[in-house]
Amino acid sequence: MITFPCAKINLGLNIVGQRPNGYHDLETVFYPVPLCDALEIKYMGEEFPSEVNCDLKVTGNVVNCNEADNLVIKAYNLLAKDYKLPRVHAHLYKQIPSEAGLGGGSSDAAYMIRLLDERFRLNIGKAEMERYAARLGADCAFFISSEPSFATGIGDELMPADGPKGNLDGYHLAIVKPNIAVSTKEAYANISPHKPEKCCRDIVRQPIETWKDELINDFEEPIFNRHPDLAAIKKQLYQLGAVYAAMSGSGSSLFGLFKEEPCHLNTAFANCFTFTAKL
Ligand SMILES: C[C@@](CO)(OP(=O)(O)O)[C@H](O)COP(=O)(O)OP(=O)(O)OC[C@H]1O[C@@H](n2ccc(N)nc2=O)[C@H](O)[C@@H]1O
Ligand SMILES: Nc1ncnc2c1ncn2[C@@H]1O[C@H](COP(=O)(O)OP(=O)(O)O)[C@@H](O)[C@H]1O
Repeated sequence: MITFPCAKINLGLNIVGQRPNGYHDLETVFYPVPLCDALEIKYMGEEFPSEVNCDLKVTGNVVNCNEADNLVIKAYNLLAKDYKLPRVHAHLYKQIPSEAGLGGGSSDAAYMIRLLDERFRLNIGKAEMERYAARLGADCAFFISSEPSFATGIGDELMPADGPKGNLDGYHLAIVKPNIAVSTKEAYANISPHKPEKCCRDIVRQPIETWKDELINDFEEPIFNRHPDLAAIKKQLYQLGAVYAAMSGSGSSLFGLFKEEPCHLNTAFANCFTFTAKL
């Protein structure tokens, strides 16, 4: 059985507080985008000599961690504590760039939970799957439904975000990921939490033309200061005609929303990964 874990972008991201354990409370609108990995599971025969009950083959982009640390394996092992799961081979075809603020690893984890639930008829239920997912990463729960969501807490408390769906239908999305790595942990360490004047959930209900002046990703300022090339890409997206452009999550990818399909992205952003799709 095969599934296609999607990426996300953040429409606004405000870091509003910090917890005693160091984690941050945030407000953001997660929006699913059609840039996907592929994840397949197959039965592992009884005769197959394996020390583990789930092994993983990764093709496509390189994922910079051991098999045991891959979130696909962690998702299997988490469910295996509570459910009797058959042994499986997993195959991940990686297309979503890593350390991009696109949530690729989190999505793989959540889609593995969904895949195991469906394939082996575990009947876990959406709310419980979201709880399992949140144990693997702060923004994993969103990918259980992958519906536009307003997220609070550490990114794990979700409500449907009605605004952007209608607003963005028919717009063209461009994602640009330069060869710059930003660690999420480090990104959070450079933030002073504060409440925004206006909540991103309300701003995304307004016409998209107003987003440029009002919708903020709090990570941009400190990260742009250290990586001016990222600020330059955002500026270039506006020069190419974006109605709204921003960094996604803790970076390092930038995205633009366009009324018309943007042309010549590969030339404009040579040496970067680029992706376009009509929403
Ligand atoms: C910043 C966001 C915004 O959507 O996305 P990405 O840029 O990673 O895609 C998320 O909050 C990323 O969530 P996620 O990627 O699941 O983070 P985790 O792996 O759980 O945490 C990595 C590290 O980030 C910090 N962290 C994470 C989430 C949070 N609400 N507060 C934090 O302080 C912690 O130091 C943690 O050890
Ligand atoms: N299936 C996976 N895909 C990508 N990264 C993974 C995966 N499993 C574990 N990781 C680890 O998680 C780290 C961050 O995940 P990633 O999805 O790239 O972050 P981001 O949400 O910032 O884009 C990676 O650098 C990698 O070490």
